[in-house]
Amino acid sequence: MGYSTISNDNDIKVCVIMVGLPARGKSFISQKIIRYLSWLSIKAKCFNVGNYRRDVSGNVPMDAEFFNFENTDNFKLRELAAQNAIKDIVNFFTKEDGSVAVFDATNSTRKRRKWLKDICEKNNIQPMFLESWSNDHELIINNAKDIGSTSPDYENFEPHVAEADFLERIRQYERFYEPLDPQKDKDMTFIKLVNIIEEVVINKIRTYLESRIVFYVMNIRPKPKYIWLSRHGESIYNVEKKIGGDSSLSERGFQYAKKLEQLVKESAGEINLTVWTSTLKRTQQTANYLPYKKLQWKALDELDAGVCDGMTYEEIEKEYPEDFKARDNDKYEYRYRGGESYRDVVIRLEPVIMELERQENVLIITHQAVLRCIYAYFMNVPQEESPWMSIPLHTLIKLEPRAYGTKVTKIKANIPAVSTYKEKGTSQVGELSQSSTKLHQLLNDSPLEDKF
Ligand SMILES: O=P(O)(O)OC[C@H]1O[C@@](CO)(OP(=O)(O)O)[C@@H](O)[C@@H]1O
Repeated sequence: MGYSTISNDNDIKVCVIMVGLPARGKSFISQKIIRYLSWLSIKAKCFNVGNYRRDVSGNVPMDAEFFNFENTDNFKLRELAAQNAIKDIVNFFTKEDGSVAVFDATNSTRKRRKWLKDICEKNNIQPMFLESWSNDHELIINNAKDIGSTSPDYENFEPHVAEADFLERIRQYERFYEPLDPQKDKDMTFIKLVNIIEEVVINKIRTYLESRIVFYVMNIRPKPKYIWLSRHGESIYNVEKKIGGDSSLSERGFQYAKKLEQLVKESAGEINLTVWTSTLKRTQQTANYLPYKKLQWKALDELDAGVCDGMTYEEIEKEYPEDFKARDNDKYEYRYRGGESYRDVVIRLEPVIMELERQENVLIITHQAVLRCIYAYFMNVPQEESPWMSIPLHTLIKLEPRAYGTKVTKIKANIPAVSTYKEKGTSQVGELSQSSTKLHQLLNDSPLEDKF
């Protein structure tokens, strides 16, 4: 059985059923919910009915006429796609022990929603409707442009033809669309977002899991933004191969701190950003020369190594051989005696992530383990891999969260620093061996540009 960090009730199964006209950001919200829950160890999966529709429709063209509700043949194909998706969702809950599924489709009529609600309830799944309602013309046009140029429906279309056809598709849906209505749908569990943040209507949210999803969704901001991540400059403990502690920067660490403003400006230009640090000396010293507003978070402090704090990995292997092995075997779950595990760090980082979702343009200066956890959230890195990622010192990482993934750019300061990376099965810190996974190498050596 999987651990659950946000709900003690492992039997609760929630199907989030998206509602909304095309180009209202439903897939964006769906993907984010899945990424967030997976990061918190909740087994969650998105079922996009568009993919099922393309599967069942063979060679039928996916132009706006396909979405004409009065074209009965095509309507039947669309119904079949929805049936296949909900079948897979039921299997996900009954056979794969899933906890949250997202049914990503327009689900634009009351009849369709009632049909889905009945199937869910028959299978002991809680249906929770999530409507993204918008009349923000600019946002809709931008989304339509994006979909016109990226959707498999428009593979062989000129972008402007695709965009025009997609706008016509929206019109087809508008003719029959029935928004969620607090009166007419008063028996349904739902959350309705009006222009994402302008107004939120919540109805009959009952369980803890549902309320966490609601809370998360309410913090999503659709505006484009950047997040910069950096470890602190090289510390005296890093040079001495000691973990934890609260040591100062080394001389090279201070050089990095002094160069950081230039690196940030090269990457960000003259924008106004906020710097978040931990409460430990090495991150404060790294932020010291930056001309931005600064904020300290206790939650950004390094993973607490408990009784091993201040020791080298070699000393830990000698003094606590069983613990050393246990950590190598399951680095995510292993909790240092009197200290923390990676899982513990993820839990304490949740408010940081929530605030990051709300903010624009933040630079976070923190520690190796904490940075791995934050990076894993944005890049959807699985738990088995995230504690083993190599995040080198003296490197600024720029994240650009986008609709379907996060773009990463790595900016090296070209100031030498020790490697603090310890590979599985050894107590040495240093360079990565050939046997390291692709992911470690990706983060250590290759440019991170354009990794989605
Ligand atoms: O989980 P592992 O790989 O041990 O990495 C975490 C360690 O990284 C270190 C460096 O070895 O971070 P930091 O440089 O921020 O001090 C240790 O303090 C910390 O215990």
